[in-house]
Amino acid sequence: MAGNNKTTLRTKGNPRIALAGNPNSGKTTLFNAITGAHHKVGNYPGVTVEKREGSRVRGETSYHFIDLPGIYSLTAYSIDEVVARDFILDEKPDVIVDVLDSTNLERNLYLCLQFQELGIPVIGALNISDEAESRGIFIDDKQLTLTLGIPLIKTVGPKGLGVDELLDCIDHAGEQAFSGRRLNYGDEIESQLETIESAIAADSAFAAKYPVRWLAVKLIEKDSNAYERLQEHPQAEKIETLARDAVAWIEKHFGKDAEIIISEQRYGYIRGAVKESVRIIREPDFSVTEAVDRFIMNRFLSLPVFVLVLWGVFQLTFLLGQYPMDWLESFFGFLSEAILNTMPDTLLRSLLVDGIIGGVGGVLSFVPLIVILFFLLSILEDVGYMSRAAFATDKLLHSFGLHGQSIFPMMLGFGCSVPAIMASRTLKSPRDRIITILITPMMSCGAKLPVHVLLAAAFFPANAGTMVMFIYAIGVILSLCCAFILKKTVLKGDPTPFVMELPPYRAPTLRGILWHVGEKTWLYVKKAGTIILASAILIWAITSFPAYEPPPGTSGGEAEDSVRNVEAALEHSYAGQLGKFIVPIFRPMGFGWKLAAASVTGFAAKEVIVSTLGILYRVGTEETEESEGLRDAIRSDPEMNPLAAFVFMLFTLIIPPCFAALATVRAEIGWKWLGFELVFLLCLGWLLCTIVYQLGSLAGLGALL
Ligand SMILES: Nc1nc2c(ncn2[C@@H]2O[C@H](COP(=O)(O)OP(=O)(O)OP(=O)(O)O)[C@@H](O)[C@H]2O)c(=O)[nH]1
Ligand SMILES: [Mg+2]
Repeated sequence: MAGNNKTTLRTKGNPRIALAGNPNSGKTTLFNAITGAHHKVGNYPGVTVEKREGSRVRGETSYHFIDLPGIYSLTAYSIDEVVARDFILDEKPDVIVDVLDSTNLERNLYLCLQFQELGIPVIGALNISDEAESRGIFIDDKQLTLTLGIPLIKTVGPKGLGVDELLDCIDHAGEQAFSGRRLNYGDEIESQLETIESAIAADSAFAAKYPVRWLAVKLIEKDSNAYERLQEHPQAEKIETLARDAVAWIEKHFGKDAEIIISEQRYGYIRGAVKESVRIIREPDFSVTEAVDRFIMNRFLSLPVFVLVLWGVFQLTFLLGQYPMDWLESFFGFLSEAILNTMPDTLLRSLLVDGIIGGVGGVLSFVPLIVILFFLLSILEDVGYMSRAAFATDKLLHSFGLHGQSIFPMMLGFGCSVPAIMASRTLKSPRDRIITILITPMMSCGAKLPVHVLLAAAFFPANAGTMVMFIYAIGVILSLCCAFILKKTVLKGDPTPFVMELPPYRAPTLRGILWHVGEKTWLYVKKAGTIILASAILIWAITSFPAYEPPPGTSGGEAEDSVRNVEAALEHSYAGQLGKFIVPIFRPMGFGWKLAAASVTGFAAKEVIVSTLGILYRVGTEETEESEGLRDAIRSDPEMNPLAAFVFMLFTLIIPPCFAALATVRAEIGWKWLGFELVFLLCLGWLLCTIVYQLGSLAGLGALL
């Protein structure tokens, strides 16, 4: 057992240290401070949903740290909790650093007691100690160390305070005796535990694999996973009978559920320990969190406030993004013109201007918008608004058969579907989780935003912002309706109850936000320089070949002839032929062949839609009016009208997300659901868009809008 091992970790090579603890206690912040990583931190429970690894070298020791998702107990319900529990049980780290939220010590120590039953050295990091102190909570760490029998270090994650002491402590973790310091559940329960423990310990191979004490307690707690693990024991049946008899005896004796008795014993012990070592020097005079929550968490106001917050985020994105976006557009316009004026009319010039600048430049112009959107969404996450949003929308989501927690993936979906889909791991019911994953792509992501902005600006210049917001709102309403339908048909079941803590409001850490936004922007730019560049070149090539010979007498230089020739050349090209081949499927939605082609190329990544439109509408513009904007070019397409533009935005919103998001859907819920999602979204997109276009045309909206 670890307690008998007197070698220090420094001599043991590369120790593996798990950072575990309650959700939102600051594990990732501490992990980042120790290892220099920049993983996502947020002020709500469930930010980390998979384990992350990193290392720190000090002297000759390389410390291998593992940041785990937050858990309240070693009995796991949701997938992120299972990840944390399984890592601790199956991979057996050398040390567990239990990251404790000092402002919530009683609840956090509940898990700590369970860690102590594992026979692995435990160190407590009294994190968020700054906030505790400013709230007048003083923790006597020396006294608490004596009571709990584990070393405790005060830390402040964002400032990296206490990290060195923590590493020193890890060095000496192997020197302590742990077997004796465990909670005594009282004579009656202990005698039952003893019988079970000795029966489990009879098989030494099994006992080496699973901590005997922990398993015995979990069997009394009726943890189904513990019973599953017990099946590996050669005497599983006998021990299971022993455990069930013990549970029956305890429940009869105490007149309560065995799990409740165990948790009461733990809390009783914790209360005693906290009473001895925590002093609340003064009540805080004024709590910002309470004052703000009294207003925005008001029963009547919370939902309108939520809508207002989201509306504010998008309005601010457009308002602030407009200027730099225009500058970038002008810059690319200038660049095209410079090339047109200096280079001879060759294929290379066409590739540069029409293919690369028209395709990639169009996508890059939207970078400011993406930066601002991610920045604002990150602030909401960091300030602590996400949990409030979950409360505000809980009732509404419930009426659509969704779980209150589904709001996290949905809101993250406004940024990028990939992390949003992963975030649904925190949902406990598999059904709720599958539904949430299936509807998340309908939340319009950052990559779809450029498409909406482009078309809204081209066809609804007076109300572009409102139009984009309208599309976002349709995404939300559609996803709720789809959740409702799924819940009533393929995924029947009642929503599980919703319990969540509200973290205090915290000032966002600018460094963290900038890093996160910088990373997302870099990914966007990188995508523009790789996938989008490659597809732009490909699309340019299929729009430029085979070469087109204008009929004699029409190449005299007349502007009208020239436009006609360019159009004819496009239609003659492979892209044109392909577009015309597939256009019958898209016609009912009001799309011409160019929109049809852009919809298809958008399958890989939504940004490609903008670059395809950029190429299809820019090809040859140098021969007509000088550097006509893409917006104007689309608007002057005789096949386009405002209704078709609106339907195209709707179609982009609904059709399956990019390959990366689809791969995440597959990884999370498998091929079957991926297939379902693809068919579902394609059929829904086509049907709905056809209905809207046909009805809109009947009502004469095409011309009116
Ligand atoms: N004041 C203060 N805030 C902290 C401290 N450590 C973390 N935080 C904040 O607490 C919040 C949660 O931090 P995370 O590191 O994401 O917490 P986590 O334990 O990894 O959370 P999950 O991954 O959701 O389980 C963030 O807003 C952090 O900025 C601390 O020592 N002091
Ligand atoms: Mg985390």
